[in-house]
Amino acid sequence: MTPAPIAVALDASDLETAARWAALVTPHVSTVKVGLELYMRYGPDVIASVRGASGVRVFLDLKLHDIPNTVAGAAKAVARLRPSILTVHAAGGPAMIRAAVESAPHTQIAAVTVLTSLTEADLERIGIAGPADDAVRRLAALSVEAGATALVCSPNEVASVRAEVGDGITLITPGVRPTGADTQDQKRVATPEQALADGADLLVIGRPITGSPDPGAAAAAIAASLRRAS
Ligand SMILES: O=c1ccn([C@@H]2O[C@H](COP(=O)(O)O)[C@@H](O)[C@H]2O)c(=O)[nH]1
Repeated sequence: MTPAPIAVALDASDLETAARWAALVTPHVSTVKVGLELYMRYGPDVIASVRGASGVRVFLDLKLHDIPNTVAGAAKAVARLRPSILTVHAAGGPAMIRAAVESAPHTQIAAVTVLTSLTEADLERIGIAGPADDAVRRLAALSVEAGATALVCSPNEVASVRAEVGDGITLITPGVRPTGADTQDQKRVATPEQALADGADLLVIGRPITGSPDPGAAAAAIAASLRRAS
């Protein structure tokens, strides 16, 4: 069976747990995601540990955000680990995004538009007035112009981002919660089925899977529900 288009966020505080989760979910999902917590604690070794023998795709979610020269150096440094996807913040601007794209030619650069944990009230407080959708579309367009071939947005904006950037760009949505699941710190959320129906290519799902007593079964259940819905 083809693995579901899900990246499981391995946000564990220790490497053994992350590697165990990765082994349990990889029969069911296409990708595992390494974020700041694991990478800051264990550095580059974490990639090989979670990739394991299965060779699953690894998404390195470092959300780089600095001046272009610094991001170029960081992207080049991690490119040798051959992650499938590396994130940068779209708000770093076009020159920074282009620097990442040019420094990691074998890795897909995904630009994070507006974090899924932010509400429109939060955005207003940081000086971004108006609907989240407008800011997300603006950042999406500039990121693609700068060479990003993937974008991160919430499932609430994925349909309008798809309309803005067309079919050739990979749309990745965190902020995904099965019906009835706790939304925790996520603010702009939708179900896996809705996110996929609205045009997402890859769903990032962490705690609804890793917080389950059986992460493998939780991943398999979401994958089965996506297959039924499609
Ligand atoms: O806008 C964003 C960008 C990245 N993330 C990351 O996705 C996962 C979500 O985990 P859950 O447990 O499913 O909430 C996490 O690693 C974030 O760092 C995001 O949530 N929103």
